[in-house]
Amino acid sequence: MVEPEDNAEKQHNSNGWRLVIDFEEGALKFMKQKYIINGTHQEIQSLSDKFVKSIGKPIEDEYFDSEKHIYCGFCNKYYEPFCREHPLFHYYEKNPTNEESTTLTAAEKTLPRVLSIRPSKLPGAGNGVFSKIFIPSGVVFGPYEGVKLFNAEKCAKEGYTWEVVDKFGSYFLDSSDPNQSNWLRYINCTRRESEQNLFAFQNGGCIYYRVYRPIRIGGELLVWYGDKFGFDVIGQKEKALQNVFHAS
Ligand SMILES: C[S@@+](CC[C@H](N)C(=O)[O-])C[C@H]1O[C@@H](n2cnc3c(N)ncnc32)[C@H](O)[C@@H]1O
Repeated sequence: MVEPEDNAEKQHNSNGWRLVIDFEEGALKFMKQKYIINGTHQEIQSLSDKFVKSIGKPIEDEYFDSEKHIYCGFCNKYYEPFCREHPLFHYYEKNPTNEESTTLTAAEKTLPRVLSIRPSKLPGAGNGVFSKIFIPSGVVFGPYEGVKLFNAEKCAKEGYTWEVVDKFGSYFLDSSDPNQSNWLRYINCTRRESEQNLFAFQNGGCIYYRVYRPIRIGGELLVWYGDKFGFDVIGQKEKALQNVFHAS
């Protein structure tokens, strides 16, 4: 994932690569500065040639390693470290709120300022997370935080736990407690493919959510929890089933 400013050119190169939002496609793109069209593309940051060239090595399915590779749902392929055609940008805010408020949970205090938590439109789903801005595909949120458990039966609440798989086996990240987790715990599950705009993936032992379909202003962020959770989700590819949300 591109980290904010990490790969910026030290010296400004006017012909160099840029990470841009392509508003026609609603997606992030790597683009040479000379092709940027005012009004269609919004520059996010400069990138070095070396960095752009190092992105997007295709990986055969049998060599997939979640420590080093990320699956691209558009190309249906694994890449090291991620797809060059569909780049990823890690969006986070260190301390989005300086609120002293004791009414906010620790998880709520981590919510980026461009998002809000309020009652979901999904029947019976409780709260959900909504966007105050347009978010293009390729933006990555996370990592998901929670209490690390080795026994799934110890998860305090149903539907708040991701299973992380590593070479030693697997463990669970339980975000039932809003004082031991972050804002991602408030994101609800899609019921139909057409509602899904986030896609969960594991990288370097962490769970992230990438924007898979652009999110309009006022849109609810919805992730697919995986078929273990029991929702009727259609159209998912086999490779997406690297992680599953744990139902109990
Ligand atoms: C990770 S939490 C999401 C945040 C939760 N809505 C809240 O207010 O804390 C998962 C829980 O939200 C509810 N939920 C998520 N998606 C749902 C859906 N599509 N329909 C009904 N309930 C849903 C279920 O109770 C589930 O256990």
